[in-house]
Amino acid sequence: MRVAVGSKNPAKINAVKEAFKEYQYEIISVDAESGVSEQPMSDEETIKGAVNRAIQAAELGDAEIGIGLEGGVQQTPYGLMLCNWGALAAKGMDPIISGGARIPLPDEIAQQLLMGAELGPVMDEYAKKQNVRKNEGAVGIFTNGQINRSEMFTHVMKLLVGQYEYETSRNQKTV
Ligand SMILES: O=P(O)(O)OP(=O)(O)OP(=O)(O)OC[C@H]1O[C@@H](n2cnc3c(O)ncnc32)[C@H](O)[C@@H]1O
Repeated sequence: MRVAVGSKNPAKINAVKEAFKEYQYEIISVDAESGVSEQPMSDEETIKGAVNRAIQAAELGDAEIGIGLEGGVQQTPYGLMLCNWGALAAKGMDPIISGGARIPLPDEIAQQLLMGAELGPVMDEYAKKQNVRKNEGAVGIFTNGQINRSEMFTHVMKLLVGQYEYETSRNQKTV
């Protein structure tokens, strides 16, 4: 069985490997398009990006399972929240989705995003580091390293794999 991840970002690929480690699946990564803006600005847009990537990853990778992981932000009365969503696309079932932990972004970061900047470069500038998005992520920086981006996506992945297992075992029982 092959699982195709719709991203070349190591923080995402490692999370997929971790979530499928009990399985003998081949994990490959392909460049899949999210079909949404570079910086998704709502849960809805971020979910759409994750689902698009999952479906396209399965096609491009000729895989039984496609995975899409997407980062974005969502405005709330408590500030601009970091949001992350995942999708799992498998033949014969609707895409499965799951959401990740969320934290509010500091005002100085939120302001830049609301003016059209992308979180990736904004975080590199803020943290004086390169490729924060491929390493600890904004979640890692703002939680003092307690939860890094890969751990956050591993949680999202476990929620996806668990729902997939539940669905497939339920279908087997009803056949
Ligand atoms: O290579 P891909 O898979 O596209 O990964 P990405 O990190 O560049 O892209 P996402 O679609 O997941 O995220 C959308 C934008 O938000 C940025 N972003 C999202 N979460 C982030 C985080 O935790 N830390 C830093 N940047 C983040 C990211 O760099 C993009 O500019």
